[in-house]
Amino acid sequence: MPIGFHAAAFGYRRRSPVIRDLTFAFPPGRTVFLGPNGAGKSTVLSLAASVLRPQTGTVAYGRRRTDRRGDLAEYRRRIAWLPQHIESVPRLTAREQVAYVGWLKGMNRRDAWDASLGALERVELADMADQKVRRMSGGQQRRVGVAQSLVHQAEVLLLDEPTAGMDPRQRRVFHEILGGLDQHVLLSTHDVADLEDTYDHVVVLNGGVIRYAGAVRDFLALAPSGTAPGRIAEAAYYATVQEDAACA
Ligand SMILES: Nc1ncnc2c1ncn2[C@@H]1O[C@H](COP(=O)(O)OP(=O)(O)OP(=O)(O)O)[C@@H](O)[C@H]1O
Repeated sequence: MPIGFHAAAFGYRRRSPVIRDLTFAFPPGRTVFLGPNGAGKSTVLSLAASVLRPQTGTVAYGRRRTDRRGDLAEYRRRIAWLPQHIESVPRLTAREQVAYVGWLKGMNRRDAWDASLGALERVELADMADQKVRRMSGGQQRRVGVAQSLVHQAEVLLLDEPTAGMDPRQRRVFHEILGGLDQHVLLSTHDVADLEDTYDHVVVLNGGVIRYAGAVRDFLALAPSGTAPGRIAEAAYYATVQEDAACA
């Protein structure tokens, strides 16, 4: 990528920081971001998206820092962000909402409008382009969110649980989209199936601290020997998280 955190600290409330002193460069390529509920994944992704600013320390993409006002527009043009909870703009159709995000990210209106249909086609929602987002199901809204993150050709995609609520077919479509992307991707999920086919790197966060960062193959090797083939990723994940429990 890399989006780099340097000595970054952030908490929603004083005296309860979510991250305390995070120095870490997310790797280039496709990275899956794992960790238990409340680990701080969404917070870290929001900081990386510049939606939140660190209270101390910095978050940067190349030379551009989220704490410098002059850098923000360019930073945001290069980075796409799918939050965990999508805000639908009242009364907008799927196509209007996707085009609106393209425009917010610096595209001209015509290009954003043209690109919006292609982005909706990729998530198999072209036939619902004229429907109001508010009236769509949770999984359909999630797919509109994925289309929003694809519309403006960002260099980095930050995706917070993009497949939550998607049915199995749409999860497969999403994984095909992911496989065809040439952008850097940082994606949080609780779904550890197909890690080897989909991602280059694994990062595990717990208690606001990076507990593991490495190649998918090295991560999977953390599973105890004798683990059933279908449970290797899960066992590797527990190995990283249980070490935390042992250290606590
Ligand atoms: N808006 C908020 N106001 C106050 N505290 C918050 C807020 N959002 C998150 N937190 C707290 O920050 C901590 C980290 O939450 P975060 O959502 O980043 O975790 P997560 O790893 O993304 O969890 P999950 O897997 O459940 O989505 C949790 O203790 C949570 O309660």
